[in-house]
Amino acid sequence: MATPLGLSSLFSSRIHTTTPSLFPIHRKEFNRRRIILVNAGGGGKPTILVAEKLGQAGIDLLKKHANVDCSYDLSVEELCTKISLCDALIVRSGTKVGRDVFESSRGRLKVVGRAGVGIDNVDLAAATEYGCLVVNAPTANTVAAAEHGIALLTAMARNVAQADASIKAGKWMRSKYVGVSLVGKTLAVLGFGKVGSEVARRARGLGMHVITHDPYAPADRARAIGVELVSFEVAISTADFISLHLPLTAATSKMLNDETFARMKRGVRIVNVARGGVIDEDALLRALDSGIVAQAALDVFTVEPPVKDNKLVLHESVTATPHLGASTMEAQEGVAVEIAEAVVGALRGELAATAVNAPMVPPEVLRELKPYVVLAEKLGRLAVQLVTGGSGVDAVKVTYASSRSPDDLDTRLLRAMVIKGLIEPISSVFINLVNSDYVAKQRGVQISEERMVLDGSPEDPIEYITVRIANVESRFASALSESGEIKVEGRVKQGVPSLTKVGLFGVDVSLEGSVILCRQVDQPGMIGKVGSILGDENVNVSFMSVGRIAPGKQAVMAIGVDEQPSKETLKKIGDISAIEEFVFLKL
Ligand SMILES: NC(=O)C1=CN([C@@H]2O[C@H](COP(=O)(O)OP(=O)(O)OC[C@H]3O[C@@H](n4cnc5c(N)ncnc54)[C@H](O)[C@@H]3O)[C@@H](O)[C@H]2O)C=CC1
Ligand SMILES: O=C(O)C(=O)COP(=O)(O)O
Repeated sequence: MATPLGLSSLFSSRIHTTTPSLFPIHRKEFNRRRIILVNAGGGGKPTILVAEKLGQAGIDLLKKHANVDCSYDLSVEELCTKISLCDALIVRSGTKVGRDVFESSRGRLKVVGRAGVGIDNVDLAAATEYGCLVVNAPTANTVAAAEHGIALLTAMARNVAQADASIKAGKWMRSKYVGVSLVGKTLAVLGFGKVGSEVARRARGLGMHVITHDPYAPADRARAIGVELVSFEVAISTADFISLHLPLTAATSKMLNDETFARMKRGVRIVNVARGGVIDEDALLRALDSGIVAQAALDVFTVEPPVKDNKLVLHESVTATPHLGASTMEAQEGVAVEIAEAVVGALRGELAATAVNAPMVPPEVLRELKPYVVLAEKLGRLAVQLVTGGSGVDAVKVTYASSRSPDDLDTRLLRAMVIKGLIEPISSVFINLVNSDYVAKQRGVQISEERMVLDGSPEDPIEYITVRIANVESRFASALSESGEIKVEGRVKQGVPSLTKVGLFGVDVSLEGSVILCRQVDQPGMIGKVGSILGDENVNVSFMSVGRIAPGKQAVMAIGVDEQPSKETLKKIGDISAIEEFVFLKL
């Protein structure tokens, strides 16, 4: 029977060893080490640092599973010091999670949870290099942000903030604060994602003509709520109001600048509830002073909090709020629970649905792929152990044979696990789903994938997986294919990952425990001879199979063993005269 294998190894990290070994640590030992690593901290629970205010429901949930350290307003130095004792970190937009944080964590930090949408305050490249998963809470504050956008839009149009300040200062200035109407005006929503589409829907309800620009949004989604998808040029040049709902990326940074302001309608009004950096703030100031922009309502700033005498904040025509888009009671409770669930799940090794730097795989796909994920890792692990020490692994080809259409099979998880299996045994680097591609690239290992489309019923997602390593010598010559590559092939048989081919030889051994591969001259009694040597040493044989080219010619015997045989036992097997070569491989 197969041991039930969870997917926790997807996010597991091996303890750092100083001397890379060609041999991996045993699976049982591996799991034990991983658990210690993940559950580091007092009471056997992981430690989660919550570095910004989080809703109580989220904190309560975290406390059920972890030691929770709520420490707010930490300096960079304090954060870097604390982080080396934490398995997870939860932040909002106010904490910069830079490379220094990942470096300081020395591999202990497994998950960064962003309690909100924008992850521009997290160095994703560094997180990925360090194998740290980043998850966010992308849905719970959508409505809050959209409502704040509408609040700013209407408040700006009617000078609510300015009039309020004036009346509180004892003035009664009715003519100064005459506003503009929204009905019939054109609103350009830049970024038609979750928040943008909710703003558009609400603005339609206010009687506005809404257009949107978003190169990645489907036109029918816009049409469904009566919104026209237009080019950037049309959006900015025809709008009376522009509302920003884009992520801050290299492409959107300073998207509104001197040049784009110059192409806008004179008297345009701007709302920004997205990110300060999407606007060139100096250019906005110039546009406000020159009258191109009549008013702006800003919730977000390039530097937060903005400096004390920030000219935009103090500008008469600017309505400003201190990044309050997500700050409703409801959104904060929702975000807190959403992020707490994602972080706790990720620490348990579950794939997070809101992973930002790892493949997101729907649960039903994951369930189906589970045994293949294990198979992929084991094939990688076996293949690399067949390489003669000193040969550099640089070219690996993975073939997935399946009767499913290529679009119907997501192989990203499998690829990551082949890499994990290949590199972990020969490296001190820890590898998981997050950093597998990065590590492979760093080590100069080129992984190519190939799909082999088979005829037949596409019930099983994959028929077999083959891992080939080219340009290397093998410690077991029989593992070489016709073209001289190390080649191992495996299948999932009744839920159990099995090795079915080594080089040119067909075998059949379930991939549990360890495997001894022997090449021998095919003759009667070999299974008995090897079996009795192992039996004498109390090594439990779980499986034996012989694959041969032709009767009486060479054969490869694959023997699955539960325990590692002693050197003496292995020597006795090697001394059997009919055995031409043999190798012991740990899984
Ligand atoms: N002020 C606040 O407290 C809050 C701010 N936000 C911010 O609002 C923004 C939008 O959030 P969501 O709607 O949840 O994100 P989302 O990912 O659902 O939507 C973003 C949209 O922008 C589009 N986009 C990307 N690049 C673009 C480009 N160059 N031109 C036009 N469109 C482009 C994408 O296709 C996507 O549809 C983010 O920056 C987020 O950080 C979100 C919640 C609260
Ligand atoms: O979710 C977002 O992108 C936000 O900007 C909200 O930020 P916050 O969590 O309120 O610091």
